[in-house]
Amino acid sequence: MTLQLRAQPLTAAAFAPFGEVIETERQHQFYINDGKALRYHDIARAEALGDDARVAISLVDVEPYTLPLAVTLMEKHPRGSQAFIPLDDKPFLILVAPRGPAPAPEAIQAFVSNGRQGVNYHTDTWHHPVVSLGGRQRFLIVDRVGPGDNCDLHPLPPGLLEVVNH
Ligand SMILES: NC(=O)N[C@@H](O)C(=O)O
Ligand code: NI
Repeated sequence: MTLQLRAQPLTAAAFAPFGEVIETERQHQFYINDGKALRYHDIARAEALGDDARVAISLVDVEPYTLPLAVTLMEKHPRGSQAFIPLDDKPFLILVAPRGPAPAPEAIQAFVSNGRQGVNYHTDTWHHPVVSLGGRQRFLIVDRVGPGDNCDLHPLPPGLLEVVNH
């Protein structure tokens, strides 16, 4: 029997246990550059743990996924945070579970970004690899680079869990 997961709209409050939502709503904002620009300040915290680690900015070009999405892998980064910011205004799916031991399927929560919201996963938060919906999409990534393994994988058997809507 496959457990079916329905994605909920991404909100800062619901996502708070897992990280920050990168969006313009409800932020500390102020004008800069003689009033020509509005800065949404200090929205999320990037973390890079360990000697010789640093925060890096990357891009990724993601092929579209279709629903239902069979969930066969969750991962986490014990040495740093990881942010995905969509660049092509398309929705994307976010699956997360709390820090700690490998998540039970029931502990996994699904959210969908409206395409103008990014996410910053806190260090060591379980998540699914980035899933673009509604077409191929580029994302800005802000995460840790440095020595040591920074990706713990947790495979799930096929047929256990799927996301059915967004
Ligand atoms: N490794 C990488 O760049 N991406 C994954 O960690 C992911 O969360 O998609
Ligand atoms: Ni990741």
